[in-house]
Amino acid sequence: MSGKSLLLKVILLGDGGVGKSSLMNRYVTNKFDSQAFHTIGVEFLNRDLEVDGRLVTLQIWDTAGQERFKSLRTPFYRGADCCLLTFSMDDRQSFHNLSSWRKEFIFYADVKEPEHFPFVVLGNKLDKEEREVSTAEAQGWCSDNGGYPYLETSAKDDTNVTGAFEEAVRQVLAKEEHIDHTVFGHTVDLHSSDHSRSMCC
Ligand SMILES: Nc1nc2c(ncn2[C@@H]2O[C@H](COP(=O)(O)OP(=O)(O)OP(=O)(O)O)[C@@H](O)[C@H]2O)c(=O)[nH]1
Ligand SMILES: [Mg+2]
Repeated sequence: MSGKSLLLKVILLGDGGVGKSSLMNRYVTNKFDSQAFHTIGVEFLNRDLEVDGRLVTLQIWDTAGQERFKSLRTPFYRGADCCLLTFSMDDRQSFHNLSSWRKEFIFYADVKEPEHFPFVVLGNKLDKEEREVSTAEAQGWCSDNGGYPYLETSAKDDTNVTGAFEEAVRQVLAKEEHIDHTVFGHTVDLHSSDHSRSMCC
């Protein structure tokens, strides 16, 4: 295992209520809140992990999906290494809106080569009985739009949550050179007592 830690920024996008904050909180704090409040602006949490022998510090940016918060979230898209496009399986509209989220990200992050940018698609709330989007349909959208990996998750049951964030890291490692992101040793303190930040313009 390399002693150098790679700092990667991943961003969660998707309609309000699909479970972006719940996925981040499940992954970083292993907690789930069935009465979660809508996010206002953006928040981020860090977690260290090891993927294929590489030590990575994942900086997860969670955004507010509601339309009225668009101007608060878009300034934080720049510099993202991976974008997790999230929908909820019990909400067909949130699946249809994936194209708009992708477009919004590409525009505000100023992605130069969208066809090479690592997107990962997450269908969340796998635990729910009622389902409005089939696996085949979601996989079809992913292959038609750039061959994105697709994972079905449940923040509630902790299904595939770790796998989703690890897949994001794998996509970045596969597609990019990382020299600029390398943090030597542990001189940058990403683990201060309050390792989360909330931001709002
Ligand atoms: N059953 C179930 N409920 C979930 C799951 N993930 C999130 N929820 C619930 O769905 C609601 C919305 O979750 P959030 O994580 O706040 O959604 P969000 O995408 O962050 O929403 P915004 O902050 O408004 O963009 C909350 O009541 C969560 O408890 C899941 O995997 N299964
Ligand atoms: Mg939220």
